Amino acid sequence: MNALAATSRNFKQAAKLLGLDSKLEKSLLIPFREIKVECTIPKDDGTLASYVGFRVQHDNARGPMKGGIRYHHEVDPDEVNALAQLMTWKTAVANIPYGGAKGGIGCSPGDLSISELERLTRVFTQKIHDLIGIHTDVPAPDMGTNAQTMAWILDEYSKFHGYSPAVVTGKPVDLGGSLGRDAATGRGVLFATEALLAEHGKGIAGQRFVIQGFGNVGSWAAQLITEAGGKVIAISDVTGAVKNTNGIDIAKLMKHSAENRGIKGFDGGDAVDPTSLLTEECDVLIPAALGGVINKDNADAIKAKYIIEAANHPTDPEADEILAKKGVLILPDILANSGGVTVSYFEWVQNIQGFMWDEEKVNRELKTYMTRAFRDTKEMCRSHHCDLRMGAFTLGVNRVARATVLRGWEA
Ligand SMILES: NC(=O)C1=CN([C@@H]2O[C@H](COP(=O)(O)OP(=O)(O)OC[C@H]3O[C@@H](n4cnc5c(N)ncnc54)[C@H](O)[C@@H]3O)[C@@H](O)[C@H]2O)C=CC1
Ligand SMILES: O=C(O)CCC(=O)C(=O)O
Repeated sequence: MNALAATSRNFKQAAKLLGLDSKLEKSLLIPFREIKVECTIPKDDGTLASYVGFRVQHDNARGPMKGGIRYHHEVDPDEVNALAQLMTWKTAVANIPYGGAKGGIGCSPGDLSISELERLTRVFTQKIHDLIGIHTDVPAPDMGTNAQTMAWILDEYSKFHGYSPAVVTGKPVDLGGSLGRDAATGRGVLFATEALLAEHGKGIAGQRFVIQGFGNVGSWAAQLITEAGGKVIAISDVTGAVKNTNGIDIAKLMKHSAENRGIKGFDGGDAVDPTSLLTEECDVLIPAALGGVINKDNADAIKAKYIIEAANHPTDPEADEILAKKGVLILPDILANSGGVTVSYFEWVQNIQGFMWDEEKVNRELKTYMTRAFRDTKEMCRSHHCDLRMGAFTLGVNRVARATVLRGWEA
């Protein structure tokens, strides 16, 4: 199912459970602003190349819009729209004072040189600089982008508006980035998983994990889960997949991946078919790459007892229904991966205050926010007799609806 159709379907189900007025429901669904720009850059060989960039600003009832920028060849307006909407509900679930936005450029970052990526990022920033800002819309990294991308945006934006570190988060620590932001999404995944397993009398130690994706989120999740005593038995990325039922040596895999631009060729386990990774025998499955990967075609074959959605919208609504019948518990994206945007909020607060926190404080506050978001979600599950996805959606949508009504925007 198309990402926008899937996200909107979940939203409408939550709006129904909350009994939202139909006019309010419609206004919450329609994005505040959709931006589409053409970015033309000279390539290193002197030829010109054009890319299409998007920024969808979904909602700002609770504060400045917030969300990552993705560089990927499959970026399209509907997907960016869905991801922006998810950010609105996610920041509300985390109870941080933001709305939601997302951006992307349709490109294959692995095929561009560093200087081409820099030129593309700077041209994109020139096209959108007057529509983003510290109190309007604050970008961050997502798939295919990183702290360096944020540094280029910060520098280009600052040429127009004066030095403005708080205009982006997830930037290098040397430019005012927060300690702990790099690991934050993976660390939040660990905290959320701990909270879910604890409800069933279990801990991370002794559980078998399978992870799809070994980028920022997947690699940090793998490292932190291993440190906590979990056994990561299979991992994939875009280059391949590896399995070792005794537990993969994550530090060794990190080194291999950095030196070889991916997992392929790693000798610390058996190479397996990446397409069968999601259906491997395990306790906890963590999709940490693309959207829509768990769908009606593979849901029935999934053997995990728990799915922790580190990626955004990895599970289609049809798969949700199949997995619910099988008794698989799903911790939804807008809760499970909210650690990234939560530490982005801490970074923004530090920049505005001009006062840096130590890493221990960042991680401690992150745990408090993740635990509270889990507890609030469970409370909504109890009062609306629903699963964790609807618990998180009703929590987020209700907070945004209340802010919308209080601001007098519902008419
Ligand atoms: N970076 C962040 O702070 C946050 C990221 N997310 C979500 O987490 C997911 C991953 O994001 P990042 O780790 O930041 O991206 P990244 O660009 O650092 O890493 C992406 C990983 O996915 C792998 N991948 C791509 N296509 C694949 C395929 N077909 N099969 C298996 N692996 C594949 C890549 O090889 C890479 O290892 C995305 O859905 C993103 O929206 C969610 C919240 C915050
Ligand atoms: O850190 C942020 O502001 C946003 C991260 C993001 O794009 C996401 O949570 O999906």
